[in-house]
Amino acid sequence: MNKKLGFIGCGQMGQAMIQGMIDAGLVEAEQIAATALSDETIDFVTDEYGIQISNDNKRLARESEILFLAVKPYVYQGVIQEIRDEVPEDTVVVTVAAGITLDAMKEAFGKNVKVIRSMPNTPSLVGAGMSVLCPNDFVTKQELAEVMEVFESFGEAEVVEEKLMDTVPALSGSSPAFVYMFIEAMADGAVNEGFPRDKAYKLAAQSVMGAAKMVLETGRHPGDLKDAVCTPGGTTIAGVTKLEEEGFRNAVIQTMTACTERSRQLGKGTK
Ligand SMILES: NC(=O)C1=CN([C@@H]2O[C@H](COP(=O)(O)OP(=O)(O)OC[C@H]3O[C@@H](n4cnc5c(N)ncnc54)[C@H](OP(=O)(O)O)[C@@H]3O)[C@@H](O)[C@H]2O)C=CC1
Ligand SMILES: O=C(O)[C@@H]1CCC=N1
Repeated sequence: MNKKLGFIGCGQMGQAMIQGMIDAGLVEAEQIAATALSDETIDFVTDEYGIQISNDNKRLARESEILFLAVKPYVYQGVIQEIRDEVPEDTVVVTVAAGITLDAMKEAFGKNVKVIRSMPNTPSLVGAGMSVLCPNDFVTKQELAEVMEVFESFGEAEVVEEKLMDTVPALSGSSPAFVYMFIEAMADGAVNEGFPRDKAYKLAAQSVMGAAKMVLETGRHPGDLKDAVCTPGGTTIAGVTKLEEEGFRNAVIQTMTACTERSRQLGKGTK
């Protein structure tokens, strides 16, 4: 990839993507530039990643061929007002934000701009990201393929219709946090039984990773894989019974709904 990539905003998500694409060898650090607000972030990112970083959004917008907006949703309006006259016609703008729609981008820019709405996740930092993209009508196949190449450098990437984008945080953008809670709770339970904490995290995390790989690589139904672990009268079915009693599945389903609804609210500008 020989494009100049720009990140307006370089916090948790921006840094995860940058580290992921540098580690993958997709780009050299010199091809990436970014902006942030604080000197603290600017100094940290300079030392940690060796990319160019400043607080000059206008210049970054002028000089980037693919421009990622990795700021919080409520910062979008202000940033777009600042950069809208600077973005070259053939630059592809990639939103990295829950809720921000393609229509909202058109309205904020006040003109037709090439936009791809994206929702990555922080495991991109270790090359295990899951990103979902949705282009507007002005993005060519070739441009979408180039942006896909960026996201695929640090994990898997899928394209979906925009009506599905508000559910993506629930499934992949936010869900790492839910899985961390699950791992932490498993470890707490094991520590309560006298297990050392560091080993508890390792056993829980490796098992979550292994189970995920089984779903992805065997193609078997998750329920079938679950059944294969349940020895009649054994330990697993005792645990499954307890999870059902405590409403585990329903808690997860309601979580997906709450997360989707929050994405829709963010899209309407609700703080
Ligand atoms: N965190 C996650 O797991 C995921 C986040 N996202 C999306 O990514 C976006 C960013 O989230 P996240 O990285 O977590 O947030 P962070 O707060 O970690 O990062 C936001 C960055 O934006 C910078 N910033 C704020 N205002 C401006 C401005 N006016 N001009 C330039 N830079 C600015 C901040 O600078 P400074 O550091 O100096 O404050 C910071 O570097 C959000 O829209 C979120 O929805 C999507 C998927 C997953
Ligand atoms: O919590 C959020 O709103 C962002 C979007 C997905 C993950 N973090």
